[in-house]
Amino acid sequence: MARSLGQMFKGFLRLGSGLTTRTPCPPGPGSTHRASLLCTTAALQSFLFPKPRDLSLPNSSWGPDMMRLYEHYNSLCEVETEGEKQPGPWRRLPSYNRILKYATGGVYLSKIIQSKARLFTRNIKQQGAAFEYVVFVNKEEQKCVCVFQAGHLLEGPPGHVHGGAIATMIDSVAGTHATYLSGLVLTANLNINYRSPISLGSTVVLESFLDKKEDRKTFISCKVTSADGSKLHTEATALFLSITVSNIIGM
Ligand SMILES: CCCCCCCC(=O)SCCNC(=O)CCNC(=O)[C@H](O)C(C)(C)COP(=O)(O)OP(=O)(O)OC[C@H]1O[C@@H](n2cnc3c(N)ncnc32)[C@H](O)[C@@H]1OP(=O)(O)O
Repeated sequence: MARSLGQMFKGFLRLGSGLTTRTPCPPGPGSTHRASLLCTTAALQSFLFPKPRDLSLPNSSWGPDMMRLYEHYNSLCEVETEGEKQPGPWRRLPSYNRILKYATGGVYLSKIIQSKARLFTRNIKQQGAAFEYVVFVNKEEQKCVCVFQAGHLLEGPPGHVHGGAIATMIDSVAGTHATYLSGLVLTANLNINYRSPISLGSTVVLESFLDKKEDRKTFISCKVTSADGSKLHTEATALFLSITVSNIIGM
């Protein structure tokens, strides 16, 4: 690991020297050597660590149900009291196509683990083709809500969403919820009852509830309903076990 870190550091220096000569940095009036050095460093940083795209924000593929529900929960993330904006009961969780890459200090760790690794639910670039979703969490109610629009690449039975894709979303939402409540966890058990099929292209709502916590165990239940809440599509229960970082790296 130390050797790989050393190699990465050398690569970083090589890239840095290349950028110093190539990055345009307009010298303003009274610019100093220090200012231009700062400018180069900033350019270098944004080149090496580009701002990740938050994939939980709306894009042009989102349909009216997806937008309506997003706007509803998003409006509950901030409340106005006496003319001042305060955090509301809900919080939107940003989402990226890699977990470790954007975690603080996780850049090197992620490269060491696997540079080509991408989060399963976020690895199809074409907007609207697969998993379009946003997760909100309510700390007080210990509840999570996910608004999910299922794209055409998730087909199982003709015109309907694949059961594995539904399971993926349940595992992701319940897993995100368990992580939010208990830190690093792995799914130990997931039980799913499929009650009614989900049409491809439709928007559904996943609600995740904390059932109980016992030592390392976090028990979550989850249901999937239609956008207006009138139809139950899927129900699930899950057990997550708390683990340590070494559990993952030593896997
Ligand atoms: C943003 C993205 C979020 C994504 C979330 C997605 C989450 C995932 O998909 S994780 C990937 C799928 N899961 C896995 O690969 C996990 C594979 N399994 C494992 O690594 C291990 O079995 C693991 C870590 C779950 C448990 O192992 P370990 O830490 O040794 O626990 P172990 O000692 O066997 O059991 C601890 C307790 O849990 C119970 N337990 C363990 N597994 C189960 C199970 N499947 N069902 C019921 N109880 C269980 C045991 O009975 C024991 O109970 P008690 O303490 O009362 O005796």
